[in-house]
Amino acid sequence: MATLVILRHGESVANRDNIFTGWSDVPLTAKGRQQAAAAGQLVAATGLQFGALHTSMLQRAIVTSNIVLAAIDQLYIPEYKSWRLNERHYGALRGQNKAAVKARVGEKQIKIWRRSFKTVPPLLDHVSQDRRYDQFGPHVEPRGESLEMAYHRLLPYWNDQIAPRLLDGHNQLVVAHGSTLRALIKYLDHVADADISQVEVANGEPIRYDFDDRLNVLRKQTL
Ligand SMILES: O=C(O)[C@H](O)COP(=O)(O)O
Repeated sequence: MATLVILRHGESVANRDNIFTGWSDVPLTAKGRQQAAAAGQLVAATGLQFGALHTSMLQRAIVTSNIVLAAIDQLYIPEYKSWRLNERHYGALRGQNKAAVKARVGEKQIKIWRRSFKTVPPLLDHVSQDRRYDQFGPHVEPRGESLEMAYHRLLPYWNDQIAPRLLDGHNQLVVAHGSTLRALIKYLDHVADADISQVEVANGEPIRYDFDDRLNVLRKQTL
């Protein structure tokens, strides 16, 4: 039996300013750092010892994870960063103000772009060619993703890097993003495609999953 704790990063400057973010690499606000520290205290109170930390290649998640590891006095554990844990890529919506887009396209359309499983947002004309992804080959950076596409690029990471460690009995900590964690919750909780639009993950709110030795969920709890 092992435990997984998942955590969305603290408030970013884009969250504060209501901007579509996705793979844009934006920093935490002061409030976001406080949320990360508070989340760290909640995780510390569990007394859990983690075998590894998994996070994305985006600073809002990386910095949150550093703050949490310091709070739980486990800065020494292995830390893995993967583009597969990056936020869902918001395509051509990224950088745009959500309220302004809503005023332009209407509430129904923006809800579909933000919360449906299968709808792909308007795509970028070209990939950004961010050099941090060069080492993984040319097809890693998308021009935009549906939640379904993010789900399918996340799952290999779960299967190869997280699930085996849990099956070996080692607790795992995942610090990632709203939509990649919604995708993981969809997988773990068997949420139907149509129902995933109801699932929200708040900044800095740790969620704990306890598993049996075959990785069935025994208990889920928001800390
Ligand atoms: O990428 C973003 O803009 C946020 O991290 C998540 O935004 P959403 O709640 O609009 O999907």
